[in-house]
Amino acid sequence: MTPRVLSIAGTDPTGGAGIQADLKTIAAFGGYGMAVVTALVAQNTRGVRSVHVPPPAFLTEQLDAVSDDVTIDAVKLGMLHSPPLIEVVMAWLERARPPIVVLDPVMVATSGDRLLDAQAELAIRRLCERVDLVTPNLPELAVLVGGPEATTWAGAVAQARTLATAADTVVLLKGGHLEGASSADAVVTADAVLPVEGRRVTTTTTHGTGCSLSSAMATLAASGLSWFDALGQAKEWLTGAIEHGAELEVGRGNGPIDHFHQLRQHVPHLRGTNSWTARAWRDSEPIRARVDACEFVRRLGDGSLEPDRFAWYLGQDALYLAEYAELLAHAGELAGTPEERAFWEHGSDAAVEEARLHRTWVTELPEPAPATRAYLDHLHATARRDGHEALVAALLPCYWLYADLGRRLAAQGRPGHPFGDWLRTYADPAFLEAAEAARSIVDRVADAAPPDRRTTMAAAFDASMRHELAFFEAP
Ligand SMILES: Nc1ncnc2c1ncn2[C@@H]1O[C@H](COP(=O)(O)OP(=O)(O)O)[C@@H](O)[C@H]1O
Ligand SMILES: Cc1ncc(COP(=O)(O)OP(=O)(O)O)c(N)n1
Repeated sequence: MTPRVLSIAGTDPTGGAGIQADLKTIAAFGGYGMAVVTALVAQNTRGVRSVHVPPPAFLTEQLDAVSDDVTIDAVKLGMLHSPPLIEVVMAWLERARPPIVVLDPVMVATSGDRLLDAQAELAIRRLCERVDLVTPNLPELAVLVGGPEATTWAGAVAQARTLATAADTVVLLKGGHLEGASSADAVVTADAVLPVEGRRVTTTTTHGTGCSLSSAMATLAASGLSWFDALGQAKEWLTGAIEHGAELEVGRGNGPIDHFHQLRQHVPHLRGTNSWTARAWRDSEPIRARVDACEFVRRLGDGSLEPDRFAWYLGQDALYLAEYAELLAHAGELAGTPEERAFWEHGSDAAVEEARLHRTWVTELPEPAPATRAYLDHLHATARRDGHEALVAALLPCYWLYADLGRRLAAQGRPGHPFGDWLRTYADPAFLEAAEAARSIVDRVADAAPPDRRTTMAAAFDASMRHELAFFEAP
């Protein structure tokens, strides 16, 4: 069943926090999102400008309009602004009795702007007693237990236990405001603490993390998960969403997270625009410009290249492809899935065949030129030293650069072009498809890799690009 989840919260017209973030999160977890607006907030990634609060009676009307018609599987409460609105929500909870209620006791935005009247804090404490899960950040937790803001994990856990006991509820303790390499959270009850580890991302795109986490918890709980299992899933997703936030390029302050970072890879017209490989490709632009400009490539394209230079190149390429095929087979051995293994194995067979064809065009195989040897040594060293992720990143430029060049140079392939056959091989739809599939694999590998591994992948990709350039400059 699709969980029907209602967010009762304020707005963020830039889409990063509040109701907009809640609806995106609910959708990202496969739920059906609904929204009742408590307050209209003129805010952006830099801060809050003003707040407009419709009359409490209108909040009642919105709430009843939903519950009179729709079965609600879970409710997430966000910005409730002031005592009159909190009273309306409490009365409605009594009437509608939704099975799961998660309260994000929103008080102050990251920008420092107040989103809750100071006199509403008592009402929020009372509300904590009526909900199934409370998700305060550390400043909010301190207000709820009437203590100083915790600066250590142990201090935060103690406060979360105090709140869980006093309100007889479950507390999701969020460690985002602590310092250190990890950003752990925990499910805390009066007598248990269940931590969930998470790595801290160095970024400023954290706007709306609290809103999103609480909506994810509501949706996952409505799907039947325990609080602990829900937190494990929500945190993994949230960390990825934080990591991909900067790619959205939204706003000049604390930008939003990317709620749909997992989905984006499957949207055909968007596929890859924000992916790891797309960034690596963009970063390699200066090298690719030099490949395009190099004499060998230009004259290969316009057909004016001397035949003996082309033959020399083919001989080197035959040497390269023979060992490249071995490295593709090795990537197959390291592959994480049967599909990936099959892809690299097929690529290896194709490279063996390509090397054989090249050899038929040259009278005898030459010694490897320094550029050929250096490129192959780099690939072997990457395989030996840096493992699967870096190896597939290092293997990708050969696919991608040739597909790109083949497609563009083949456009110049008039009838009788002396290198027309060669150009058409790399513009062949099957080769372009293989290059696209290699990209998708590398993106999947990069998405699953921790940040330090991705850095190693980027270095491996960049080095291969430079070796490709040297290879084209050698003849
Ligand atoms: N830089 C970060 N890297 C990874 N996770 C983070 C980071 N900042 C916050 N989080 C996570 O985002 C969620 C919200 O955390 P927090 O910042 O404490 O709350 P709020 O957004 O309500 O102020 C928590 O799961 C926290 O661990
Ligand atoms: C309307 C609205 N609700 C809540 C917040 C605070 O969101 P949060 O997830 O805590 O993220 P930050 O804004 O603190 O980064 C908000 N800004 N607006």
